[in-house]
Amino acid sequence: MTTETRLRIAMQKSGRLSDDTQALLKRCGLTINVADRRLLAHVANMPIDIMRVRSSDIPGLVMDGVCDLGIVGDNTLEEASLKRKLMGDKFEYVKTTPLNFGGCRLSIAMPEEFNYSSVDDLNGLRFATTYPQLLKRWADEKGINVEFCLLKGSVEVAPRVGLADGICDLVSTGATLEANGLVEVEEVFRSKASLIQTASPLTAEKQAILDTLLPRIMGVMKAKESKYIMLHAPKDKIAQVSALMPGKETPTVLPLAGREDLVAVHVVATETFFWETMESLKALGCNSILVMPIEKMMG
Ligand SMILES: Nc1ncnc2c1ncn2[C@@H]1O[C@H](COP(=O)(O)OP(=O)(O)OP(=O)(O)O)[C@@H](O)[C@H]1O
Ligand SMILES: O=P(O)(O)OC[C@H]1O[C@H](OP(=O)(O)OP(=O)(O)O)[C@H](O)[C@@H]1O
Ligand SMILES: [Mg+2]
Repeated sequence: MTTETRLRIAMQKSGRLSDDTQALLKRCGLTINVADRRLLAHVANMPIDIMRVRSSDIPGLVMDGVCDLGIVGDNTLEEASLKRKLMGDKFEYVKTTPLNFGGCRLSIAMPEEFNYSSVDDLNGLRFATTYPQLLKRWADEKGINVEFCLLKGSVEVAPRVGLADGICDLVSTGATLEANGLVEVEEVFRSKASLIQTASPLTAEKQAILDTLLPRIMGVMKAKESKYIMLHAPKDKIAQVSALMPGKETPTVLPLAGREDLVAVHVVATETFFWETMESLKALGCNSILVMPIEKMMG
């Protein structure tokens, strides 16, 4: 098979998204050997090639049609799209599906000693950032002027060394900000990873591969949030038990040998199953409550 008929997917080579991306593709049944130093890895069991690159290169590779698909953070994607539009380069893409990892926010943070009360306090200040386009768009929306200096990493150090008044960088736990004496004051952009597709139509062969891959991706994501619940419930409490299940599907109710008062209930809960729900089930008289992970789902 020539490379023309193989679907080419760009993913981050190493960093915050690479483990989750690799795990997703693996759970979709793709056999990839990324242990070696090859940057274009053939999937052994499907007509797919995986191109392992810097995440900042992924939007351009997809927008230029070098790769058919890419897995990248919305922050990187939107920044690249705005920049390419400005430069007159191709900036179109199709967001095939949002993914359930890589969640973070792009925020403005100021030194602890900065007396912040409103967005107007940021007018005319200089920010260190990797995302000048997203910062500028936000500042325009807020009606303020900001300056920026471009840093690709260790952005949090900039105010302390006099490079900038504040920063505009990614935050998830907030630990990096705290460690560097910074306080988050405004959220500029909320992000997670997405599967994106080139804007030009795929060949029939590539489309057929995507039509197989996409339901698998959806199935893996759905399975990750879903749990298979098994429990013993008082026969007269089935309706209450069923109502407690988060995102429940129709439960299966089975008789229990030698028990007239109890039944076994099996159900797929498609949302996060909390300890509190288990405690409520127990309070209804349920026992032997088992919550099990689901590996794959379809239909
Ligand atoms: N602290 C974080 N928590 C969660 N997700 C994050 C965090 N930092 C970054 N991300 C997400 O992961 C993506 C990749 O971040 P990472 O730091 O691994 O690479 P990078 O330095 O931004 O890019 P490159 O791969 O081009 O070197 C970011 O674009 C963002 O979407
Ligand atoms: O809120 P936190 O959980 O502390 O995460 C935020 C940090 O994570 C990212 O950097 P990363 O660790 O990816 O380093 P990098 O600058 O080398 O990309 C981001 O640029 C912040 O510095
Ligand atoms: Mg980073």
